[in-house]
Amino acid sequence: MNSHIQESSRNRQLTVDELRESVGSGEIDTVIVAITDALGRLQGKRCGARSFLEDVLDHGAEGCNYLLAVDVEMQTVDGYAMSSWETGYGDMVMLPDVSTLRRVPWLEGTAIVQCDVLWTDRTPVAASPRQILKAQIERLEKLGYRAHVGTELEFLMFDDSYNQAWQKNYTGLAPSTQYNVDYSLLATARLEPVIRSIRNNMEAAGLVVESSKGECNLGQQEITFRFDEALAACDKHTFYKNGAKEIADQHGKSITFMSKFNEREGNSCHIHFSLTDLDGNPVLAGDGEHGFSPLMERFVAGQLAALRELAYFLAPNINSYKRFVEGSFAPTAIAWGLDNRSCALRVVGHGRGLRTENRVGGGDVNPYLAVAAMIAAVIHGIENDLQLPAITKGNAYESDADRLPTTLRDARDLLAESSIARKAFGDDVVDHYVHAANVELTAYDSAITDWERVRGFERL
Ligand SMILES: NC(=O)CC[C@H](N)C(=O)O
Repeated sequence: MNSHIQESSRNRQLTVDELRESVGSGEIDTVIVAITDALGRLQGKRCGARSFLEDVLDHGAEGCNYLLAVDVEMQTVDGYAMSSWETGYGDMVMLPDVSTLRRVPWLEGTAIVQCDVLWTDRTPVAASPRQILKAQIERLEKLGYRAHVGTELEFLMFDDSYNQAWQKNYTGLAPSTQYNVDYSLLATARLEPVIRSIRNNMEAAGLVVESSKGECNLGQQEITFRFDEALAACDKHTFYKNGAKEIADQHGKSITFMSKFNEREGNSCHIHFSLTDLDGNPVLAGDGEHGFSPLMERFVAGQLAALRELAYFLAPNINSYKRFVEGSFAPTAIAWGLDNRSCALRVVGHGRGLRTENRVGGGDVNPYLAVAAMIAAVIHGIENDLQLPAITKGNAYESDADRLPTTLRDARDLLAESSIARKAFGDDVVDHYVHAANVELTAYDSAITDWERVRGFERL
């Protein structure tokens, strides 16, 4: 059943031959060549379809190497080894991975392909999130396992357009629903023109939509897709996230995936994670306690053991840490439990479906980096034969388990000193992302916020 659905999903994608045909008939005239940047954004360019087929498909397209070394404002940033004024901000190659070729149904005449990021001599650019994930997948495959992932993004929807929201400085926006809409069919029916359009456009692009549902915050929604192999799941995540914003924009609405927009519930990106052997056979279920195999024990143990050190990759922004509030369904404790939503790691399913749900990531997560970190953690658990920590039954918010870091600064320090990260990713990758954290911290430290004005303007 699963493989049947995955097959039909692939069939709805585009093969190169189908692209050629569609370009020949004039149905497609534009191919977007996209990479995922350090912040998890799809970036790239639009190619004329003929030029894509004749040149870019095999040779790649060039993009400035600052694409992996800018901040959210696209500012050139000093201090990155891979990209600087000293080295002249030269090019990288965005090389299409044709397994990601698909139509962009909400844009006329347009297809998209996601790319690996290589240097002009075709060696991988170490800091490229897709290359980082591929390296961890390769390490895991050497141990005989394949990673399967499902990411679940939440977002808030507003009746203001993105342009209006920008002009209002993101204050006084009108949420698209007015009360807690968790599982509400009535209130979410109001959002269906946009949500259905997102679901159907994603389905037409080859993703398999599982469901959409209301969530707790005003205008909050979650659309989920069928799990996939790790790399494909992350490709689809970035395609969907970018696409959902574009479709909302076409409807005059805005949506945000930021971790914590206001003091109500944040936007999570729960990441479901399981392993099979290289033939697709399940390896996590077994005869042990809780129906676990010995590997499942190491799988859980490794993820918990590395969670503090690698938290940056699940929570990469200042705002990510505002989500970790007790009793908010976002985790604070580095604990695991069976179907226990108060833990960072919730074990769900059984038999073939046995998996962990990592609840740490927010909607701002870069999925390639998060999943790469989760795979590195599992490898750490396997290689060091880690023992399963005690299960948490009951409220993990009140347990004495270790806590997640509560600030980006702490997570940055933990990453910088992480032997697990340096062994798994290499110093160049760790140093790159520690620097990215520093850039964000410096920008934040020099900003004067609304909160300070309200506290201080008159009363202090
Ligand atoms: N569905 C849920 O469990 C809610 C998750 C919650 N919105 C969070 O930010 O973590």
